[in-house]
Parts: sequence; C-alpha cells; structure tokens
Amino acid sequence: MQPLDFSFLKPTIPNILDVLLVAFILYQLYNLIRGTIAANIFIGFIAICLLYKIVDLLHMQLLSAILGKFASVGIIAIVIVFQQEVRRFLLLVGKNASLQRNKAWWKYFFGKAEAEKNNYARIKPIIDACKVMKQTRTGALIVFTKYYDEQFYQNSCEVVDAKISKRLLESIFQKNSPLHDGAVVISENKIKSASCILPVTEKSDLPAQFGLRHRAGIGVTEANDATAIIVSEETGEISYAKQGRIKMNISFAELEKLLNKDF
Ligand SMILES: Nc1ncnc2c1ncn2[C@@H]1O[C@H](COP(=O)(O)OP(=O)(O)OP(=O)(O)O)[C@@H](O)[C@H]1O
Repeated sequence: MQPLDFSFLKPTIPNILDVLLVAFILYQLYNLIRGTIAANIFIGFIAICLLYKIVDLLHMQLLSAILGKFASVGIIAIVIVFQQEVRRFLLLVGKNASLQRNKAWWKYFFGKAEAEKNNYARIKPIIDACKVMKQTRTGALIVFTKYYDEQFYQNSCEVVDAKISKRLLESIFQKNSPLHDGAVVISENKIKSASCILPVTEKSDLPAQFGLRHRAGIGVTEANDATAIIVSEETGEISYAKQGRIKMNISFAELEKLLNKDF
C-alpha cells in the first residue's frame, strides 16, 4: 500500500482552492443526501473504506483482500446505489452553469419589464386555481419543470398538452375527474400531462401529517430539476417543494414570488 500523500496541505494558492472546492462539493453532496436513506448508506460505505485502510496498515491480509475487492468496485457501486443523488448532483451543476438561469443577466439583456409582465400572465391562472382549490379543499399537486423529460413522465402520465388555464387545472383536480389522482406537470408553458405517479421521497424527517401527495411533491424535486405546489386536501394549506425541501403553509404573495423566480 502506498503511504498517504499529504502534499495538498502545503498552503499554496492551487492547494487552498483545491481544498475549498472539495469542501464545497462535499457540502453539496451532504445537502443532497441529508435526511435520506442514502446518508446511512454513505456512512456505511465510508466506514468500510476506513476499515479497509486500517486492516491494510495492520497487514491483515485476508480481511484486507476482501475489503479491497469491495473498495475496488466502489465507484461503480456508488453510481448504482446513489443513482438518484448523482442525477440530482449533475442537475445542480448544470443548472448553476446555465446562463439563461442567471436571471439578472437575462433580464438585463432581454428586458426586465417585458419578462416580468409575461411571467405574471403565465403565473396568474395557476395562482387563481390554487386559491379556489384552497377554498374548496381540493387536493392538488402541480409540478413545474423547465425541461420535460419524456422518459421520466411518459410511463405514468396521461398526455394533456394544453394551454395553462385556471378552469382546466380546477377541473383536472376535481374529485370526480378521472384525472384527479396524481400530479399535473407544467413545462414549456403548457400543461403537459396529468394523473402522473411520481417517485416519493425517502426522507424520514418529515412531519407526520405528510402523506403520499406531499411525499411525491418532494420526491419529484429530488429526482428532477423541478419544483412543485402541493395543495392539501385535508387542510387547504399550500406548500412549495424545491430541491428536496418543502416550505409549508405559504401565502399567495409568497407563492407568486417563488413562481416568478422558478417558473
Ligand atoms: N406517487 C404519487 N404521485 C403523485 N400523486 C400521488 C402519489 N401518491 C399519491 N398521490 C396523490 O395523493 C393522494 C393521496 O394523498 P394523501 O392523503 O396520502 O397525501 P397527503 O400528503 O396527506 O395530502 P393531503 O393533505 O391532501 O391529504 C392520492 O389520491 C393521489 O392523488
């Protein structure tokens, strides 16, 4: 076994940058897996790697050979076990690198007032529909995604492909509508699909009252570059999920701000 190389600890500018970048990446990874079952798997994996290092230093050949075999397929095992997390991580990197997402620049070049006016016209029917569904205690799950991943949604959804309208959203989620079960997906300025069955989050630290609707709302934002509005059938409360986190009981002013930013 090669001795550990600590030369990266020399305080040169590239080394400092290197350490800061690694710390940043580890922090992002921690954020992605925090509170999920993946965190426990990750701890287990680190424990096995540490054990391998120790038994190797102690020249315990049999155990070190067994653990060595495990560690050598480690990267493949990580990709398989953390498929969802790797996907989310790459989405996060791609999202931050996208120029269009940097709204300040986009608006500077393409007209702030015009962009805001258009955005409000797009958002209004959704907010109006949420207001009615809150009042009537109609459960709803509306997902927003910039990129409509057909492979991800096609198996579990009914294709709609219609203009966004308050009445259409209301009628989809009405209790006796055949499409009311599941989520509506909005993308590319259209209601793309309805009745979608989404992946539910595996987080274990969620409020006890969260059932499948809330869990699916959080789950889709973990697996995809998506955000979601959840209207609770039980309480009428509006919640907003993004990057695997949820803001509960938000006001309509807050909802408008969030949609303005994300949609
Ligand atoms: N995997 C899923 N993907 C999308 N929607 C789902 C999924 N599972 C359940 N739902 C929707 O959630 C509804 C059940 O909601 P449930 O009562 O379990 O959730 P909840 O989070 O407690 O919300 P509420 O406060 O509205 O009761 C189902 O009728 C269905 O419409």
